[in-house]
Amino acid sequence: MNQSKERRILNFVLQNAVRGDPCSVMETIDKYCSEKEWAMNVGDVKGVILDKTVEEINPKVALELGTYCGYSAVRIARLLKAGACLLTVEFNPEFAAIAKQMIEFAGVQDKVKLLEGPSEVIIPQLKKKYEVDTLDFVFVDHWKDRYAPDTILLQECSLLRKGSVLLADNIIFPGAPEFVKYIRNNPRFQCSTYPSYLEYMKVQDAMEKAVFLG
Ligand SMILES: O=C(NC/C=C/[C@H]1O[C@@H](Sc2ccncc2)[C@H](O)[C@@H]1O)c1cc([N+](=O)[O-])cc(O)c1O
Ligand SMILES: [Mg+2]
Repeated sequence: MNQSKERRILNFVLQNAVRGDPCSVMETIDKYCSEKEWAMNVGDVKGVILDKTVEEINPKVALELGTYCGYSAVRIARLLKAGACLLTVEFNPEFAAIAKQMIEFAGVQDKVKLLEGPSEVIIPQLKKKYEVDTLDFVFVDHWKDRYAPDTILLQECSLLRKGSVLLADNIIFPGAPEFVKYIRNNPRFQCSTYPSYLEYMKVQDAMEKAVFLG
């Protein structure tokens, strides 16, 4: 049975990146995906917007929806201070297995908890099962039609507090129109848009930052 693209990306990292060096892992994934096979990692261009947002917030508890190969989990976790953690949610077992190895190779496994299952099941479990009080930061990068329902679910589960920050990928391409409509018309969120480019492509994309006002 031939290998998946995601398995090829992981193998390229295991063979070419420096173990325990998150930047080396990110650079190696970006090199592979810009030179060999495109993949839907947030990438090095939008990744800078993600970095700046994480550094500005300095979250103690962060959530990521859509782990994929673990690129953005490594990107976020490398910036977390001692005692801070990232919970990342992935429902595809193959991707979760690959991401787990990617996170461990990068050496950030002590800061990352990979939760396997769909967001609509995991989010309601965060308080009781995963001992979360509220979330300081949420990176939204999973199925685009889940962005809005999961933002509503986060509120219903009282996981957001005044000042919690959501950052959503792919607002332009592939786009998340229901989410954009929901969040920009919602007086409980202060929104700002960060125009950028689709990972590894000369295609316009953008990220949306939404601060929960409580
Ligand atoms: O489709 C995109 N992303 C969907 C991401 C999906 C990821 O999240 C889960 S779904 C899930 C469901 C429920 N709970 C957790 C994870 C999938 O198994 C995958 O790991 C996408 C597409 C493009 N593009 O150019 O086509 C560019 C991007 O940056 C993208 O993020
Ligand atoms: Mg994306």
